[in-house]
Amino acid sequence: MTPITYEFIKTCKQTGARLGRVHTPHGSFDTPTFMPVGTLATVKTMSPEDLKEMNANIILSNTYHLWLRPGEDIIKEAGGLHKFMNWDRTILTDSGGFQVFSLSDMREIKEEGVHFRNHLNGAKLFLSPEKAMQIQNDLGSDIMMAFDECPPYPATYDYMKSSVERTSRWAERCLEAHERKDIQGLFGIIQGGEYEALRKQSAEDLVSMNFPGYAIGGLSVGEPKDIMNRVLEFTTPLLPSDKPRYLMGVGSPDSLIDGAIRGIDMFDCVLPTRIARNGTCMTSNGRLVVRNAKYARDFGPIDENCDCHVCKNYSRAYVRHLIKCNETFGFRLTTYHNLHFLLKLMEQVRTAISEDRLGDFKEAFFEQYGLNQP
Ligand SMILES: Nc1nc2cc3nc(NCCc4ccc(C(=O)O)cc4)[nH]c3cc2c(=O)[nH]1
Ligand SMILES: [Zn+2]
Repeated sequence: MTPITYEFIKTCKQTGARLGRVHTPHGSFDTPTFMPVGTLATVKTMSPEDLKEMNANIILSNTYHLWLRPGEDIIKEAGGLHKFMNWDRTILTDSGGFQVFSLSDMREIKEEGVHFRNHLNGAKLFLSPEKAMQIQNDLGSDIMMAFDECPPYPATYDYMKSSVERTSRWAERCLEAHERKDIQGLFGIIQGGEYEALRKQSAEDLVSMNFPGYAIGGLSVGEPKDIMNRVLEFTTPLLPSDKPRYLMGVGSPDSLIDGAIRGIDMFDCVLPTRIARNGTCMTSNGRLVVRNAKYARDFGPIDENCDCHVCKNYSRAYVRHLIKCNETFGFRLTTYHNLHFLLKLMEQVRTAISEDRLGDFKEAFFEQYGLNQP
């Protein structure tokens, strides 16, 4: 019995986006959905209570980071990541593939795995499909990601082809090493860059391995938005319609809407939480850099169309003051609002799908957010 099941509900007649529900050992969540990122076993400055209050039902954490600090052995001893961080809803862990390539230098990719340096102290490390699976198994995440290579953008066709073939072999090895198929789901990650033939090859390889869900990797790595959209248009149809589809590393409002329209069910990104910590907020009228001097005497809410407790109880002037003084509470306020904004956006996307009007919603949202229609 697979621990992760996808319940298809309906397709938006206007766009082809789909409404669904994913069932996991730690609860279910409606899709399309956004996953707040909790890299080091915390969504920075948010408590589990904050996350529940804003209706977050799944969060992401990172194999690579938790392996380095505190070590998966300590988390295993604590009873697993859910217990360790007091989060009893769903957890997805990324496999380390991307983190190794984005954080570490001196990496050497071999068939057996990747040799690289610890980005904290320079010590030599080795990560393989088997090691990535052992770490995730010890963390006890509900959804584990296969260990893959996320090639840089741009990459040559030849490089990408050999990378895709190795990532498929690594996916096979992850399945072999998967000890708890009864309680932990494992998603395959489709690579292939901007090349349709390679995305097809990667999808065929991984779909034949019968994973309970699939991620589209290798995107949101600096490619133009139209390339991402094109890759989605020819990749999502290659994936089974009865399993979740997860677009990795995507988190701007426009990309979430455009991804949902192209059949994506799950998204994650550090963007909302990272920009919050440098005083930038997402609002219905576009981005607002609340630390700017022009808000020093602005006693209105961050977003007058937002119903979150931050917008109900605190002013731009107060939030700006806290951010300027580097006060932790300021980062809590901007982070809470940004996550609430994206979770609310996904709720509006789901409602628009159920009412067959996601195209209209996109137009109105882009207009108000200040995104010129492509
Ligand atoms: N295993 C695996 N994981 C991935 C994570 C990713 N994350 C991204 N993009 C994140 C882009 C990103 C990075 C930082 C900020 C910020 O600091 O705001 C925003 C966006 N692309 C990604 C691709 C992969 C992938 O193929 N394989
Ligand atoms: Zn708000």
